[in-house]
Amino acid sequence: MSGADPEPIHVAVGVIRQPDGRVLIARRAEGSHQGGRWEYPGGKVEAGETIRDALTRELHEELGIRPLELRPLIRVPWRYADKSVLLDTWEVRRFAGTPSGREGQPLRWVPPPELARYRFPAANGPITTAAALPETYLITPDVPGGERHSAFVERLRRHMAGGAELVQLRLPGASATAWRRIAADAAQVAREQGARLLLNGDVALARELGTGVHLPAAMVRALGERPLAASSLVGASCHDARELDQAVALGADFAVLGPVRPTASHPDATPLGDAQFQALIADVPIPVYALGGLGPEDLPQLQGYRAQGIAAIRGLWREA
Ligand SMILES: Nc1nc2c([nH]c(=O)n2[C@@H]2O[C@H](COP(=O)(O)OP(=O)(O)OP(=O)(O)O)[C@@H](O)[C@H]2O)c(=O)[nH]1
Ligand SMILES: [Mg+2]
Repeated sequence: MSGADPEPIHVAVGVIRQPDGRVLIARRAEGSHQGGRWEYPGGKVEAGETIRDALTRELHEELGIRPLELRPLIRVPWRYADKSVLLDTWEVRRFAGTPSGREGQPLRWVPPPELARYRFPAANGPITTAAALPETYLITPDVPGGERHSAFVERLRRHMAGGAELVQLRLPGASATAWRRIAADAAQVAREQGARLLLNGDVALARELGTGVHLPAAMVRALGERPLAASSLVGASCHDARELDQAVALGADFAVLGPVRPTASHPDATPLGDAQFQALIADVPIPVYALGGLGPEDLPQLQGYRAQGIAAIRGLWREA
C-alpha cells in the first residue's frame, strides 16, 4: 500500500450573502457525509467543470438560485478519517432568485457573529472566520505629538461608529503608561461600538482587557502556540511564505501580508508586488489581509486575488 494521500475531492462552496451581511447556511441530510451538521451550500466539482461552473450548477440544484457576483474567498484542504477534501470557497454577493431547500434541507440566514454558534464539519473553521471578518482592518497611527489621549480615543470611537469593525491598536511611540491607558479606553469604546480590537504585541494586556492580540512576525515565531482562547482574535503579521506557514501552525485566526505596494511608512521595505502577493496566499488556509500602500479603492482588485481585504493605517484612518 502506498502512503500517499489520494487526490482530495474538490468541492465548490458558496458563502452566500444578503446585502445586510447575513450568510446562508443549510443543514446536511442525516446519513450523508458529516450528516446533521450545518454547511455552506455547494458540492463536488465534476470533470471538466471550472469552480464557477460547479458552484453555479450546485447552487441551482440545491437552492434554485443563480450567482451573479462571485469572488474567491478561501481554500481549505482537510483530511477526514474517511476522505480528503479541498473546500474551494467563493463569496456570492449577488444572486438571482430566492433560495429554497430543494433537497428538503433546512436553511437559515445568519448574522456573521452568530455563525460560530452552529455546528459545522471540522474543516469549516476558516470559512466561518472568513465569513465573519470584515474586508478592512484598520491599524491606528501613533498618537500625534501634543494630542491628548482622550482626543485620540474619541477619533477611534468615530471610526468604529462609522463602520470600522476590526481595529488594531498600534502605538509604537507610546510610553508603557500611555499604552495601558489608551488600550483600556479603546477596549471600552470597542465594546460600546460592537467593534473588535486587537492590541499589537501585548498578550498579557489583551488577556486582562479581554481584547484580541495582533502578533508581530517575531512573536509568532517565539510563541509557537496560540496565546488566547478561540473566543478572542489572534492576528499575525507576515512578510513571506515561511511566516505565513508559522501563522497557520500557531492557529492564528488571520494573517496580514505585506508590504504589497510601496508605502510611505516603510520606504525601505521592498514591496512584494501584486503577483507575488497573490501567489503567496493562494494556498494559505486562513484569511489574509493585504497591507502596504493600499486603500478602499484597491479592495476589488485585492479580493480578486483571494485576499480577505485590506489592512491599512493611512488608507483607512481619517485625521478629521
Ligand atoms: N457543500 C459543503 N460541503 C462540505 C462543507 N464542509 C465540508 O467538510 N464539506 C464536505 O465536502 C464534501 C462534498 O460536499 P457535498 O456532499 O455537498 O457534495 P455534493 O453536493 O456534490 O453531494 P452529492 O455527493 O450528494 O452529490 C462532503 O464530504 C462534505 O462533508 C461545506 O461547508 N459545504
Ligand atoms: Mg452539496
